[in-house]
Amino acid sequence: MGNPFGGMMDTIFADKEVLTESYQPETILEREAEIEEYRYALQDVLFGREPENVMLYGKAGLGKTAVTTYILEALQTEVETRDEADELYTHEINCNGKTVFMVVRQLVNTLLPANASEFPKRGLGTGDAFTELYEQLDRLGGTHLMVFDEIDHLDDADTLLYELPRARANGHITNAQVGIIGISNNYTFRTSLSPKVKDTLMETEISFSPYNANELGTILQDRAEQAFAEDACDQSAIRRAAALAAQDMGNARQAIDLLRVGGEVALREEADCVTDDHIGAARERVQRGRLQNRIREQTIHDQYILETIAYLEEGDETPVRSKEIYDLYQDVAAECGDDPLTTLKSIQDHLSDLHMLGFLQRFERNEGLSGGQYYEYELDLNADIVIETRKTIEETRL
Ligand SMILES: Nc1ncnc2c1ncn2[C@@H]1O[C@H](COP(=O)(O)OP(=O)(O)OP(=O)(O)O)[C@@H](O)[C@H]1O
Repeated sequence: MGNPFGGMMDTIFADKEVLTESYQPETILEREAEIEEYRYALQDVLFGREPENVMLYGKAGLGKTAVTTYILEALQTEVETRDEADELYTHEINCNGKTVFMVVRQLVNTLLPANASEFPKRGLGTGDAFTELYEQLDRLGGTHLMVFDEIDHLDDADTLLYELPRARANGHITNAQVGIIGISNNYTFRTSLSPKVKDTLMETEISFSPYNANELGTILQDRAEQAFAEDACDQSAIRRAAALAAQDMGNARQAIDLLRVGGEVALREEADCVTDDHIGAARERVQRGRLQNRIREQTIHDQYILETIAYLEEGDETPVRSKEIYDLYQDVAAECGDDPLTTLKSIQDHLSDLHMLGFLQRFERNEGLSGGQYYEYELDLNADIVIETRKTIEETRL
């Protein structure tokens, strides 16, 4: 047999990396108003003054990170041309799963001289970490913009947001300036802060709203021109990807993913160019992938229950009562070599959880005095996907 890769050609993509998450676009489109507010908030850096603090709000994929990277790079370029501006340092930290101590320690470690040993993980407290941070900031001087992504996930954002912005006013640092940029998916983050932080932070708030289909179309057009070979992507494919993502959450990441996966489908089919049908197929693949991940995240007994209802659905036996689900579930679990849960009540609890999580639809039946009240269930997702996912999970289980 010849080399399986021999003769493979890519006539669709010219530069596929442009459609990946790690790619930073040279131009940010459709965010002029947000960039303008950002520019205004940070302009003091150019004149050697402390900038305003900034809080960015918006759901996933709306350009908060892309706009921040773009604006900080532009600011750095401009600072380098101006004598009156201090040296600019930018620090980016994701706060998810971190304590204030961990965040401050991470900042300290990025500021320490190359030959110094790291700030200890244990033995010292948050106050010590702040003291070291102030010392390092003063040693270096300049302006430090600190970007805290997912700041709403920080266990004690109050302490961080009370301490840092006031460090200079409180005399902890004299030689450096600090600006805070917080990024949050949660619009109510501000209301969770203590009144004293709210009063002192004095931040500029920039909120990112979902993109509409036209805006996503402009973003995708720009990417498609760079990513695809000449004439390898139909205009209708771009419009379809933009429309589908706009209908969903207005998320640019999702729109770009659809275009990339659409390109992959076209390549696999050895088509000349990406069409709107390829985008439709891409959406199904992306949705399938997402659903499969959600199924995998459930406990094994929840998965058996879903699999059981999928079989019942295939035999046109749904909606179905918990008792019937329980009977077949026992076979499904045993078939997979597991001891089934032994009471109907425990199955009913699982059914109720799966309904709450959106996997199942539930119908209340009332048969008056004689039959009483009970529930019937059916899948709220595609039975094929459940069976297919379960099959792959079982195949890879030890
Ligand atoms: N206005 C835009 N112009 C060009 N590309 C954009 C724009 N907005 C978003 N993107 C692209 O969409 C993807 C998602 O954007 P980004 O990571 O900035 O979203 P985010 O709001 O920070 O989301 P998350 O909260 O999930 O991190 C990135 O690949 C980014 O380059």
